[in-house]
Amino acid sequence: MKITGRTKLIIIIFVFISLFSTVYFYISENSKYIEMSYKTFLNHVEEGLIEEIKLSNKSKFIGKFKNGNEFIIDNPRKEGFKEYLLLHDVKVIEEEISVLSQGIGILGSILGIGFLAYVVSKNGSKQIEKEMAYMLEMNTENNLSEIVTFDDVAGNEEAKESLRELVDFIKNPGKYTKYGARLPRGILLYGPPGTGKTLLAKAVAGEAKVPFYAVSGSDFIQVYAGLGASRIRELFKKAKEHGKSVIFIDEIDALGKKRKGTSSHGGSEEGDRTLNALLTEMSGFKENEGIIVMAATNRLDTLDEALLRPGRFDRQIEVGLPDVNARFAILKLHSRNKPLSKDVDLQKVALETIYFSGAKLENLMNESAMIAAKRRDKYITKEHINKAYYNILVGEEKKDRSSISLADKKITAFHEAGHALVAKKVSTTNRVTKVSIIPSTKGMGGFSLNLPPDRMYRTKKDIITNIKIALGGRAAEELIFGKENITTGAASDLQKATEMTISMIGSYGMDDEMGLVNYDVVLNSNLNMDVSLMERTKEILDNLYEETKRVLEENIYYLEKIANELLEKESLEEEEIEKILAS
Ligand SMILES: Nc1ncnc2c1ncn2[C@@H]1O[C@H](COP(=O)(O)OP(=O)(O)OP(=O)(O)O)[C@@H](O)[C@H]1O
Ligand SMILES: [Zn+2]
Repeated sequence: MKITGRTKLIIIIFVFISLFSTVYFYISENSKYIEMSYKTFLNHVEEGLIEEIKLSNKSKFIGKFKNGNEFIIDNPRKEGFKEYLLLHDVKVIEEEISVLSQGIGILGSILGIGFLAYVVSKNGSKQIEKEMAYMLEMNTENNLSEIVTFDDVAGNEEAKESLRELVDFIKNPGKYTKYGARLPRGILLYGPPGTGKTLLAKAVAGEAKVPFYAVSGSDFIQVYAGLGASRIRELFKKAKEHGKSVIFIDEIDALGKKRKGTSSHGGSEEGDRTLNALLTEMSGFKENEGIIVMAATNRLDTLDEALLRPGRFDRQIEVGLPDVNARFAILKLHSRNKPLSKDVDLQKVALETIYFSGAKLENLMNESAMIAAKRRDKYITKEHINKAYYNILVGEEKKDRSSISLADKKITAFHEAGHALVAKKVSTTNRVTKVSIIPSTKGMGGFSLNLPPDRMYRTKKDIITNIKIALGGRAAEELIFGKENITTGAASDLQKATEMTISMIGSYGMDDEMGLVNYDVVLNSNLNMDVSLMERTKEILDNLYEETKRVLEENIYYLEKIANELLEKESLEEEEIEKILAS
């Protein structure tokens, strides 16, 4: 149970009051009396010194000497005690007041605790009420006045394309179910922060003209036990009552962290419970209901696999950082309502904002507007934008990639151009669908996407081709910048190349020298392993690296052309690459 600061204070006060009342009555009763042992008391009774006794059922009771002094003794709780006193001429008063005074202490405690319980429960239900109210509020995001459409999202063309299909699913589920097509249930958007994932989800709802219900995974971490799960159920209930809708769960990684080892580790228990409720609800609605669950995360790799299984978030869409064209589009979009001076060249701003996310570009334009407003200038000028740009970069940690140096950019461009060119030159069936120097979410640096032809078996030649493609990045670096200036950027390429080489000769029996021996078996059977596998791997890799370098040398014109165009445009599509190669 969550206890607020105010409640804590009230608890302390009441514990104090009830303790105090008990202690007070105890002390005030006892301090003014003469303490006396029972035996002495009996002597005094025999001697006729005692005037009266106030009998009670307390552990101690009090009496009065004939001289007026009062005393206190232990209650012997003996049958016939009263008669004994009466026989010795002692006045006996059955004390009601004493019971009462003792009772007050207890009563105080009871009242205190009772009141306290009341306050806590009242407060608790207030908290629950608040959270329930929050849940209801989620609807209000679906305000008609702020309907988002795909026009409000610039760039992200691939993501928008696959989401357009989804909009059609929501609008006409019948069209698809008629053919027995299964509607997607969960769509996961992943990518760096601020790239427009939330915006895209809202746009899906806006385009399909259905309500948008949004929650964030992090909201569920600190709630009353069980409330997270009931909130999820409530959310789905509401969506179902409405019919078609988009449910959006931001930061889903907060709920569905990969569990390490046993199930109780990793992620909170409450997170687990909430996640289970979510999965249950997701499998609970019918496919043609037109309810789509969308979720977003910055970290696909930390997600619990249970979330990615078929029937759950089985559609994953990458939402990456914008390239220069997308940045230009985003900048244009966010200066729609702003008075820009004629000296502002947004194309140039786009060129200078490599590694900026959409949110950061929006921030840049907003900051520029603020500066202009503060100075009461008529227009937002180049100078304002420069100042804002500087403010944003300074306000960020140095490691942020937006301040990456031109030298790094150049290295990345040649490295990626190397991969792409080798892919195209060593095999005619390879396609390179995209090269980019914008980091993908999966790795640092840029990336080069090559599609090997789809076949069930891989030949030795295929494997050698892939090894050469992997080595192409490092080979280009060496060729252009010299042996001394090769970088750490090739680490994962080398890992891949080594793995492929070892399996080629050690598992697939594709090397004459190593023969058909499977070295996994040799390793497992404790036979003495010689170093020949290692030596042969090195020999093959070295040879393939030399061959790769030769390919690049022969095509250095294209290497430079691709790299330079990458530096300018940051990413190249398949047609653009083909065009360069045809020149
Ligand atoms: N592609 C884009 N086009 C236009 N505006 C964008 C784009 N990407 C981001 N923005 C701007 O950045 C803001 C924040 O984007 P959004 O919240 O959708 O990012 P996100 O990917 O969900 O981020 P996070 O991972 O931090 O939740 C948007 O409201 C919008 O103003
Ligand atoms: Zn590489």
